[in-house]
Amino acid sequence: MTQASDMTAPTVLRMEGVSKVFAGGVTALKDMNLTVRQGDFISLLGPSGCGKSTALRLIAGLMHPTAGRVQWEGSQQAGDLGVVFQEATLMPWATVAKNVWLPMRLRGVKFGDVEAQIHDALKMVGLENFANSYPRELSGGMKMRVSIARALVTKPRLILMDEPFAALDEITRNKMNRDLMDLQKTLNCTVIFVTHSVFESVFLSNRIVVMAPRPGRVAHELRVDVEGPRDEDFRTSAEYAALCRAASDALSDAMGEQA
Ligand SMILES: Nc1ncnc2c1ncn2[C@@H]1O[C@H](COP(=O)(O)OP(=O)(O)OP(=O)(O)O)[C@@H](O)[C@H]1O
Repeated sequence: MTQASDMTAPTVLRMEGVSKVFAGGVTALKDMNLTVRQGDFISLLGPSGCGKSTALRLIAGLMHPTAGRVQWEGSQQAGDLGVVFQEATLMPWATVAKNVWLPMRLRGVKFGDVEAQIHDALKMVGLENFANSYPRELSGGMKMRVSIARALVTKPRLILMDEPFAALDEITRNKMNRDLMDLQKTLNCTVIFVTHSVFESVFLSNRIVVMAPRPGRVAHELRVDVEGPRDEDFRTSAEYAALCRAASDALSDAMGEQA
């Protein structure tokens, strides 16, 4: 099985000359261009303050660009976008299944009408037996799985993930990385993933967009075209080490560009 960039895949969205200047004059993002294709797993990699979260919020439509535009291919439907944040942000008073229902509930869909869909989403993240549990009964990794199920339940065209595994211990994080990789391959979904971690970005992505701060901007883009499965053997391979080195060099270069 390969995980390579497919330049012929249909476009999901384009960022064209997107800039964001906040009141007070901070240029959080300057002239970002990005074409996102079906099946891409794109990591936005960069130091604190380089505009990664701003780029995600602009793509999510949670704020508007000061210049440029974010253009979806085809008309955008409700449920086209799934978002996973660093915190699982679950409702403590609701069961796992009711938490996963949230994006549909907000659109007025009844629980009983989508119970099977909710069960499928929970199955995808390995939590089908926890539908009636409450968040307090779950580990940090399981809470994050619920958050991922909630993002997947509408079968979105694009999933945005903002450092979803940053708060997890390393073993859980590695397991979540492997499971996310498998899920992404199975569903052929499109993901934009914010991370500070070179290792995580190389393990997961077919494209790494390296960003630089002040002003936030794209400094480099690396392709990670890997033949063979991304498993623990890949994580300990010379190929992985070389790719991490290349991403690390690109990151150092981007940070050096601040001066
Ligand atoms: N609402 C806001 N008002 C003013 N400035 C902001 C606002 N949001 C972000 N910024 C500034 O814009 C810049 C980019 O912020 P952003 O959160 O996008 O960076 P980031 O790369 O996601 O950082 P981190 O990795 O720490 O989350 C920073 O200098 C930040 O202080």
